[in-house]
Amino acid sequence: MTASLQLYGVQTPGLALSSKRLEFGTKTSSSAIFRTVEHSCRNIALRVSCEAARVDLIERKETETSSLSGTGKELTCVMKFGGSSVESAERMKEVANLILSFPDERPVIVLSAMGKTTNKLLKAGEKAVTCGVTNVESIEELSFIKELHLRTAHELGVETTVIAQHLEGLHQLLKGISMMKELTLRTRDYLVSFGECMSTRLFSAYLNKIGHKARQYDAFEIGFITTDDFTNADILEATYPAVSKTLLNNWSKDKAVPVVTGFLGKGWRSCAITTLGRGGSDLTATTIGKALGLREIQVWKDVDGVLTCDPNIYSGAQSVPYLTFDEAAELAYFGAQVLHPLSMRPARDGDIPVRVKNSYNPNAPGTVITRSRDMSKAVLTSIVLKRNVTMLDIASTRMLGQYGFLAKVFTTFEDLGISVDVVATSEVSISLTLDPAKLWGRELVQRANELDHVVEELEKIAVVKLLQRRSIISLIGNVQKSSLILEKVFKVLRSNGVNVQMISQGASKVNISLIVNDEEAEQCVRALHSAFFETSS
Ligand SMILES: Nc1ncnc2c1ncn2[C@@H]1O[C@H](COP(=O)(O)OP(=O)(O)O)[C@@H](O)[C@H]1O
Ligand SMILES: N[C@@H](CC(=O)OP(=O)(O)O)C(=O)O
Repeated sequence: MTASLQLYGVQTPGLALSSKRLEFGTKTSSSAIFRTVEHSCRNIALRVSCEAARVDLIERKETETSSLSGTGKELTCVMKFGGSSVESAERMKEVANLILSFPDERPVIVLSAMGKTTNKLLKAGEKAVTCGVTNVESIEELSFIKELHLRTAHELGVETTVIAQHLEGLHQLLKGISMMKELTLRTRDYLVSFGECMSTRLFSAYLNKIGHKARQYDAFEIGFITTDDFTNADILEATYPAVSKTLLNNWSKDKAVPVVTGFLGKGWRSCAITTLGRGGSDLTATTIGKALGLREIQVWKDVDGVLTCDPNIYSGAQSVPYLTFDEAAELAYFGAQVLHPLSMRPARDGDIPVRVKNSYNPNAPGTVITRSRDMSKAVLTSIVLKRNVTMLDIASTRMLGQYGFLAKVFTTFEDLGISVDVVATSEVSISLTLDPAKLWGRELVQRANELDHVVEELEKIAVVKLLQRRSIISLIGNVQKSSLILEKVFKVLRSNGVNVQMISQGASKVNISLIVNDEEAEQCVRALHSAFFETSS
């Protein structure tokens, strides 16, 4: 006896429906079904929602979405507010006023956890591992989180019942962690999810209280389907039609402003809560923008848009009015905290402009990110610093002309699952940096072992030098003017007595990367900023 599933999808939005029938034995495990479904549906946008041991396939009906348009009441944009924008009741009230000050917009709201709640939750989890069950009550961070959310409810004038269950659930979870004396990546994601679950409930209740009808949504319940890479999950294609269906269907029946948790998803295999990596609410926002085909995605921060450098390094950083998706993606990937590294992908795919604005200074124009911009006058756009990078100098032990050397080097990294950031090569030697986000996210011991292992493997074919505590300074801008940029860069660095250890010009044509010692990096950024943005020549 067999069970069969009919899959429906579209190759590209708007094109003809394609469908596929799959047959499984009734004893086939759910994970085997998921694997087959995933394989069969590559590049087919499908509504697949995963529940414990169940695959739910929902037929895509093109008419569903189109029947919602033309009413003049469609959702128009996404407005994402980060932790700094919703850190207190006062800030939430200001954000509500800000939303109401755009009466022509019908936004989907995406919120992060309040202020530094995510950090506090992680700290509480770490303390719970060692403190003993009877001491969980006195974890300082738990008291802080409880007090912050209860006070916020009181100050907003909403019932504390909207968050009571979550506060109790959090307490129980921390007790569980302390009993198990273990905090797995999966539990870590469940733990931090309390932040976004509570901020959205409070905010939505407040909007309703002031007469602006709103409805709270947990992203993991409305189709945010991700890989099972806990703490760093990636959004799967099936998310787009699923999220679109839920939000648009509900909106067509009831015009309540959707308030969605940022940062969270549901692992497609595990069905457990996942997170999209730190700062992941930006990615939630752009995913919703693409899923619903909205006019604009706004990400509201505590700075006047994307700046010419990290304001924590140099307070004179200026706001950048225009960026392309490629520039913004490169900037985020190379460490500018202001945007999540993957957040530009859905916006670029859907060709939806992203506006980065300041919720503390709404009148500032901010930064508009689009597919293209006038580059004729552009030289340097922004300077980004990534610290604590590991660099490897690898020289082949064979003679010049040895083919396959580079392939062997990269196979080693692939086999060990380590990603590489910046590369400079000759035929017999290669210098590269290792992605600190991937490497440093792991436990200290595991990290050291992995580095040893990399060196050990590479030493079979090369002489390897491991150089730690380096920084990548990425110059994002018009690489068509690279000679001009480099001339200025080397003049500045020479006058500051800094030796560049490696240089790489990305094929993306928007980024030149320089590797310097960690101790020299901030001073370099300040000197480069002064030369490029504060002097006329
Ligand atoms: N190039 C840059 N432009 C703007 N902000 C930057 C840049 N580099 C680092 N930052 C930092 O990013 C912060 C905003 O990002 P984030 O804290 O993730 O915002 P939110 O939590 O509001 O989404 C700023 O407060 C600033 O300190
Ligand atoms: N709260 C999560 C997700 C997020 O996006 O936050 P923020 O928008 O405040 O950077 C974090 O701190 O990582």
